[in-house]
Amino acid sequence: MTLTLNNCPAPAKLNLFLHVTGRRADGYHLLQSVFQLIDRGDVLHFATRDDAHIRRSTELAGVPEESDLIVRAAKLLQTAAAQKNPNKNFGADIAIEKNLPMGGGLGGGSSDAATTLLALNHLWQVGLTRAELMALGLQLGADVPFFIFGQNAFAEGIGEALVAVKTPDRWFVVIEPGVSVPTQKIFSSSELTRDTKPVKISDFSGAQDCFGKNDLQVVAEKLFPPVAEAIKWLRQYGDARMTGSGACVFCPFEQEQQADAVLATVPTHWKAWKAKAIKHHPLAYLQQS
Ligand SMILES: C[C@@](CO)(OP(=O)(O)O)[C@H](O)COP(=O)(O)OP(=O)(O)OC[C@H]1O[C@@H](n2ccc(N)nc2=O)[C@H](O)[C@@H]1O
Ligand SMILES: Nc1ncnc2c1ncn2[C@@H]1O[C@H](COP(=O)(O)OP(=O)(O)O)[C@@H](O)[C@H]1O
Repeated sequence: MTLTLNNCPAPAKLNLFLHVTGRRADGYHLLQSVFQLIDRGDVLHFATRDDAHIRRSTELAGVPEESDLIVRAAKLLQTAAAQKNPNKNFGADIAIEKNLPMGGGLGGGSSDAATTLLALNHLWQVGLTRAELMALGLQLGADVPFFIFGQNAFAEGIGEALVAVKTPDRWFVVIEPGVSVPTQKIFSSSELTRDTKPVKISDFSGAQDCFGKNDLQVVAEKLFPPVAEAIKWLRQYGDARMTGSGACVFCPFEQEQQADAVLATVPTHWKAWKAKAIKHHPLAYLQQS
């Protein structure tokens, strides 16, 4: 019997600040960041199959099926499901409406992977706990556990050590500068500073501005001039900065009307939109523990 779960949101994140505090022996960087969920993202549709095939039913330009994080997430969970229940075939057809830019620092691919793990854990009745899904997600990328965690979070480690944090209700204007930034290119730069002094979560709590800075921004601005241009333009209106490793830049506003007013003046060569801060992942209800 085919079971379906349609219109599953994969929300984007903004890194309100992102400090690089060190580097691990394996080359991965130690970070401190606050991850903020927003009400804009991709949308995924799932239908189970009983022949053990995982199929992507929509194309994703430039991303072959075998490297698509959605397909990779489904296959990872399929292995775990088969170990728990060897007599059953776990398959799925997955379609995506891609709204988030790739290489945008909005965590689109990671959020797609997290939504896939949450939805298929439910549809296939695998019964993995939230912690188990987060551990699987970490195999796909440092950002994936956050989206499974399901709440805004202060992140440490390589981004996987998470503590829930309260963030203000507000609106963001986000500009897509029209370039795709490969995360690895920013982290491997010799110009990246890796020694920002660690902060405590209590330093952030209650801060109305975005707090701190994004250490990856200096490098991205040098390598990708459109990122610098977008930040310079948006800074006229507030504490604008880059999210993640870029390319997108954002500025917070207390009122929706303020965001609308700024949006109306964004130069037409950039794609720009507004988004609202949300407190929980929209699929958090699927995961009890
Ligand atoms: C920078 C951040 C901030 O949220 O987001 P994005 O800009 O990608 O959205 C994340 O740390 C990115 O997470 P994610 O995109 O999942 O990264 P991964 O696939 O695990 O790693 C991509 C590459 O980035 C580098 N990397 C990533 C995370 C980290 N803490 N240290 C690193 O050095 C590694 O070189 C790795 O090869
Ligand atoms: N489902 C997916 N959606 C987006 N990107 C994907 C996906 N699967 C694999 N990728 C690869 O991951 C890279 C990073 O994508 P994305 O997560 O959107 O950006 P960022 O890490 O900057 O937030 C893309 O450039 C693409 O090559």
